[in-house]
Amino acid sequence: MQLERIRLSTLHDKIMSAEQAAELISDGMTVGMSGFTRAGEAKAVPAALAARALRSPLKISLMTGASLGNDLDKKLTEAGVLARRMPFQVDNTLRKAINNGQVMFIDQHLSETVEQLRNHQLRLPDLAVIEAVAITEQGHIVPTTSVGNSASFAIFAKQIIVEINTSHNANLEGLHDIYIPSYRPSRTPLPLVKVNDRIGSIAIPIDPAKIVGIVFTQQTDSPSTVTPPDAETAAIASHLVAFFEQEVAAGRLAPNLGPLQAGIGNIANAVMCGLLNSSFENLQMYSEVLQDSTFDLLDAGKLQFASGSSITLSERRNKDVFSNLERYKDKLVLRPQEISNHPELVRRLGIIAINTALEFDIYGNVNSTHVCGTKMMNGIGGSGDFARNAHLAIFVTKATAKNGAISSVVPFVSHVDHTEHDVDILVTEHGLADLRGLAPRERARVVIEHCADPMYKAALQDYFDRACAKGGHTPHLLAEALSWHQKLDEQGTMLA
Ligand SMILES: CC(=O)SCCNC(=O)CCNC(=O)[C@H](O)C(C)(C)COP(=O)(O)OP(=O)(O)OC[C@H]1O[C@@H](n2cnc3c(N)ncnc32)[C@H](O)[C@@H]1OP(=O)(O)O
Repeated sequence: MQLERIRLSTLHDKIMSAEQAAELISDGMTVGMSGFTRAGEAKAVPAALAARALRSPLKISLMTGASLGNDLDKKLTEAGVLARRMPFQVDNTLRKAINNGQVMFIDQHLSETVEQLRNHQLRLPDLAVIEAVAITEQGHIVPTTSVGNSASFAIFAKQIIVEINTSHNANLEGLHDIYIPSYRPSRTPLPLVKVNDRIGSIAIPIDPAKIVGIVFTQQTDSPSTVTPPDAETAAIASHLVAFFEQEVAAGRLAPNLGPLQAGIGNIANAVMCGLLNSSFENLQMYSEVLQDSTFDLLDAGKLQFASGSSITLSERRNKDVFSNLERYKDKLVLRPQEISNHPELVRRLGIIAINTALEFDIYGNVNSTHVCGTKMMNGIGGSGDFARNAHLAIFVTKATAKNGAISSVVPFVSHVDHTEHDVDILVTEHGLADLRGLAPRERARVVIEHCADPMYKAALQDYFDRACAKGGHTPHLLAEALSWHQKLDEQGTMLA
């Protein structure tokens, strides 16, 4: 059964234990591993590497697609393995190590990592560890529940360890579409014009001589942690659905809206769930993470097709989707993240990008990453790849956090991930601010009126009025602009 998954028989003698494979990783290496939003990460080898480092310390630079599941970032951090980490993470232990300066974290647009590798702006991986469902007759690697950066890591690395995960059904083969852009200066346009176009191969084309180890595992992906919509996230969804209805009525959006991208987390998932009860039909997704809501929409017949780079599901949905994959397979494709997030394609397809902000300011700048401007939460992920190039760049958030102690609408964001120039629509449970075509002073009025929480509205209005009295195209009181964050930092609340 195991050998059937390695269809190039000359590779059979490369089978080894995870512990033996982990010995192939040396101190100081740059390692590229599979894994995107807790889906499709190599599992046994990084766990064995962490165990080995506890006995005999070593440090590596680790690149992945995005976040890892199975507490691997936690284990690797606790074992002191991570010198550098990029481009995204969601782990609490790693987050602390990043914020106290132990791990150097490079928070990067997810489409850019392999482009920088391709152009030698980053050090190429010495070794790639890639989870696979099978190795083909040509020795090519068939990924599992994510593609992420796996294809380019495997192509650029000198050596490859393949982790074949037999918990995944072999029928995952055929789900992926691996396309690698050509080199500059003779790069050609990406030949994708429709969400469901297939432009590449179903496996990662590599020279099988680079495979130095094959490990078998049966460990499953970690279930996603998204919670069902609550009253606030449902309200955010209903404001967006009403806005889409108006845009369709005005002829600015097609009746099926156009391709949708939705970010990670509870709020973005709830927004997609909101489309379930809407009147829209024949929806399409061109996104990076496909969450539970994607499959709810497919089941309801609302969604025609979903393109992503990973499938990250709750425990309930995981079993149901992967044991009935044939039901979904002609409506799904998983691509490398540089293709799922490619600026050229986001602009060409006219994507509606819906991502979650930590906070935004009265003029429309968005902070997705840094609490109080200093502490890393997760990373920018793909939100910037999509927002800057989208047909509509939408950011959603609850109007307050931590039981009202934090206002998500502030005078000035404490860190800028998405500038006012990139942001079209802001939504909280209180309402939606349409910033298109508005000057900064006009924007501030609609943001305060529609999005701010009643607890903070008067204080925001007061700040804005006093700033306007002082003047400026984008009025600010510089000594006060970050005073809300300073108060939060010192007193644990922004409330007066
Ligand atoms: C892999 C990918 O790229 S996916 C595509 C897009 N990627 C991104 O947008 C990356 C950046 N975004 C993110 O990391 C997330 O969407 C977040 C953190 C902004 C929001 O996450 P969600 O799960 O949707 O929202 P939620 O309201 O549960 O907030 C998460 C946490 O942030 C806290 N939080 C929210 N707003 C603030 C704020 N202004 N200040 C401090 N903390 C805040 C919440 O209290 C919560 O904390 P808890 O986990 O201790 O309860």
